[in-house]
Amino acid sequence: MAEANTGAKLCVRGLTRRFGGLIAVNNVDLELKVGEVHAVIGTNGAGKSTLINMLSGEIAASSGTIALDGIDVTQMPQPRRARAGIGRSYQRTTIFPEFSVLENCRLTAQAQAHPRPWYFWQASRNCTLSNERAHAALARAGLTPHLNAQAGSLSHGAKRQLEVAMCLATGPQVLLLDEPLAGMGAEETERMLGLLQELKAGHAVLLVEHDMDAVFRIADRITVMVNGSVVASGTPDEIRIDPVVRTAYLGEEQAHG
Ligand SMILES: Nc1ncnc2c1ncn2[C@@H]1O[C@H](COP(=O)(O)OP(=O)(O)OP(=O)(O)O)[C@@H](O)[C@H]1O
Repeated sequence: MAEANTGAKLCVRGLTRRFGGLIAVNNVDLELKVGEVHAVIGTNGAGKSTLINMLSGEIAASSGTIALDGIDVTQMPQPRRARAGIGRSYQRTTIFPEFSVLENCRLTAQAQAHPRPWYFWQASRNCTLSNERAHAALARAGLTPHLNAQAGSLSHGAKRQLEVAMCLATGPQVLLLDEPLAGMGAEETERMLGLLQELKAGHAVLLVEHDMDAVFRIADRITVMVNGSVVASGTPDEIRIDPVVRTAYLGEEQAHG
């Protein structure tokens, strides 16, 4: 089913997920556009990860639609959705610590370029396309100096950069980033925010993040979730003064900041 063209890369309508009697995500509308970082914020258990998992295709929606470039992808399985251009990074670290930075990136690039399982028997270093994609993604993420380092030896911040690079190596148009700043120091946070700022030029970016200072600096649009529902959506300035958000989430101190 084709969706109305809203100019959005990803258009979400009435997305809902139930776990038994619990409605984890309730009737959410959302649009992601190339050139924008769209942050989704909310207290613990608000439904942010469930929302990302539905967008990436890792869990099924109970109802509602997800359209990529006007094409309904709601029923599309995760690997096909990734190949269609929806990439994601995870809250937990998903790198192979024993492998080099380049090898980690090559593997995700190869999974994208050659989705059939038997291609994994072919050494990814022999795959020209995977090599090119991995090198390009690592360059964008600022990790070229660490190509041959063992991934497990990287600093926490560099590991998160590698996860973004691994996502970029799949050639996504939509980037779903689940708490990319978690556990980062000030310098690492600045580096990641600089990267997101660059990436948004060519991608539609969804950012789930608890670091409110970073969110209000980087986001072009913020959607606020409480108990599975969207309570507000707007520019950072609109969200800062939204009375519902002030009481439900930010608290008076942050709202005045
Ligand atoms: N697989 C599951 N089975 C049952 N309930 C679940 C499942 N996954 C999530 N939930 C519930 O759905 C609600 C939303 O959880 P979710 O993890 O999406 O919230 P969140 O906003 O990402 O929280 P956090 O910021 O802590 O990561 C919570 O009440 C959670 O307990």
